[in-house]
This record gives sequence, structure tokens and C-alpha cells, in this order.
Amino acid sequence: MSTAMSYQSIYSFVSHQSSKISQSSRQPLLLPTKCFKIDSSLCYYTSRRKRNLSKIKAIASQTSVSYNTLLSPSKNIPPDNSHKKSNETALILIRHGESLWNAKNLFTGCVDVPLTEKGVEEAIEAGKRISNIPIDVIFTSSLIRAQMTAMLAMIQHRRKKVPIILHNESDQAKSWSQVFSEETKDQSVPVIPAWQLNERMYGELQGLNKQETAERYGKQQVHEWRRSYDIPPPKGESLEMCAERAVAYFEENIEPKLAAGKNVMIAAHGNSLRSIIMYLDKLTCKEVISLELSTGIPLLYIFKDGKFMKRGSPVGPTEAGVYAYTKRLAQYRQKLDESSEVICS
Ligand SMILES: O=C(O)[C@@H](CO)OP(=O)(O)O
Repeated sequence: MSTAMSYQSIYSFVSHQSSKISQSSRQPLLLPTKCFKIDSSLCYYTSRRKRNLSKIKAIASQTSVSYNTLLSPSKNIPPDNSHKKSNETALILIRHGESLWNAKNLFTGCVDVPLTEKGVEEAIEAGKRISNIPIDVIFTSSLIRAQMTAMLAMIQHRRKKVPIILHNESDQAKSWSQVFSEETKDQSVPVIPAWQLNERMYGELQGLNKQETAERYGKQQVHEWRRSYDIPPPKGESLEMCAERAVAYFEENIEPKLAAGKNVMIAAHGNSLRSIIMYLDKLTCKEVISLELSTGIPLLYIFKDGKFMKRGSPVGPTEAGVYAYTKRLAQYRQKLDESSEVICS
């Protein structure tokens, strides 16, 4: 399979492969962290320790406390509380829009560069696509390109809540960024930055031109650095190493929020998101290395009964899109429609 396949084109392949893995083999209570070989060609992303759902719920109830005030419904606008009738929550994944170094074809990794104008437009377009999907909490990497993408996308959201970055890097930062109005908190969405969601650290390749590096070290070598599962670039992280930290963070901090009824958006990077998708879709090491994510295209998953169901990419602001096919999301959109009719009349 070509490594240049888009997510959309690999989608049918992946769905086909995933369907081969029976639901019973997908163990919702397992904690995947490590890839190992089952036969010479396939290695499955599988578990290192058992996970207990009640433990997750306990963690969820602890971790969601500090954000509860930011997540409660407002007086005038429909509440994002349809999860009370259903245990289903939405998970949106979005790779940042094009960065200045994407445009220059440079290895970027953990270097903190902003979006290009095209990247800004992609983020706004992504925001339109997800403008009808409930979002209660946002996780981003600690890098500006992911944070810009999340913020620009949220400006398009019909619910018009204000995304607020939570500064937890020190007690002082936490204390100095407090909000003292409950009403204002009600109209906000917490944004939690985490370095664990950063792009894979590209070591000594960071800042080098991809084309020139291929000419210098050979196409094959550079392809191996970029798209093998467990071979790191010089002094950098392999995809496997990136997955270790990104998936651990997802399991410990994001999954409990979903289990507690919060709708989550993650704005991150090509390789940290590939790692998370590998976990969600139970991709093999072979499948994940062929997975390419376009910049600024949001992907939707539904989390229900401890399982993740892929819904693809919402189509657009005016089209129903695959996301409308769950009853709960359709109801949420209907409430938004009703509230905008009230505002307009
Ligand atoms: O340069 C990077 O940080 C990444 C993502 O842009 O590149 P690659 O696609 O080679 O993993």
C-alpha cells in the first residue's frame, strides 16, 4: 500500500481490516500500550495491563471536578447536557492546519511554529464542519499550531462558548488565570494543553528540508525515519515512542472525561494523532504507518459503552454529514437550530 494514501482513501481499507477484528477481540477493558509481533507480517497494538471501568469512572469523577463549573448549562442557550439521557459522547480529532514549516517542507517535530494563512483558513473550515457537534472540553498539544487550530475552529462553533486555556504550569499561573464569574464560566470551554500530545520529536532532523535530507541520506533511509513504526530518526522519537506517551495520556486524562459524559476535541499533530487512532481503531503497526492525516480535517468518533465508533469526517456546516446519524447529535443540532430561530425572530 502506498504511504502517500490520504486518510479518506485508507478509510475503507482500515474499516475492512478492523471488521476482521471481531468485537469480542476488542477488549474495552484492556489498556493498549505496546505493539508485538503475532506473525511475521502483522503486529497488533495490544495491551500491557488490564483496565477497570469503575476505576476509570472514579478517576473521571475526580478529574472533572475542577471543570464542572465551566461545563454547566447557561440560562438562555440550550444546555450541552443531552449526555444525561444517553451514555454516548463525541470525540473530535483534528490535526493542526498547515504550519509555516509544513509549507517549507521542513521537519518540524517539537519546534513551535505558527500556522500559515492557508493553515488559518483550514482551521476555520474545520470549525465550520464541527460547528454542530457538542464540545465540553478541548485538549491540545503544548505547541502553538495545535492551539491556534483549536481556537480558530471554536470561533466557528454555533454554541459560541469561549475557549479558555487552562494554565496549570505553576500554582501562580493557575491562580493568576482564574475566572470569578460563574456565568462567564458557564459560557466557556476549558482548553487543556499537554506536551504528551506534541508532535513526535524529530531529533537531529528538526529544521532540515525533507527533500534535501532524502537527497543526502537516500530516499529509503529517510522514508524509514519518517514512516517506520519503531525506528527513530537520529536522537529523535520513533512513532512507537510517541505512541507510548500520547496513548498513555489519552487513557489517563481524556478517556475518563468521555466516560464521565464530556464531549471532547483534541487538536494535535500528524504523529500523536496517528498514535491515538491506532489505539482507537486497533490498527496494526503495518496499518498505522500507511495512515496519513490531512491538515485541518476533523475526524469524529462516538464513545459508547467503553467502545469507540469511527464516524469519519463531518462533511460541512450545512450538510447532515455522518455525525448526524446518531440520535443524540441530531438532537443537539436541533436545539441549536431552535435557539438561533429564537434569536433571529
Ligand atoms: O515534520 C514533522 O514534524 C512531521 C509532520 O509534519 O513530518 P512527517 O510527516 O514526516 O512525520
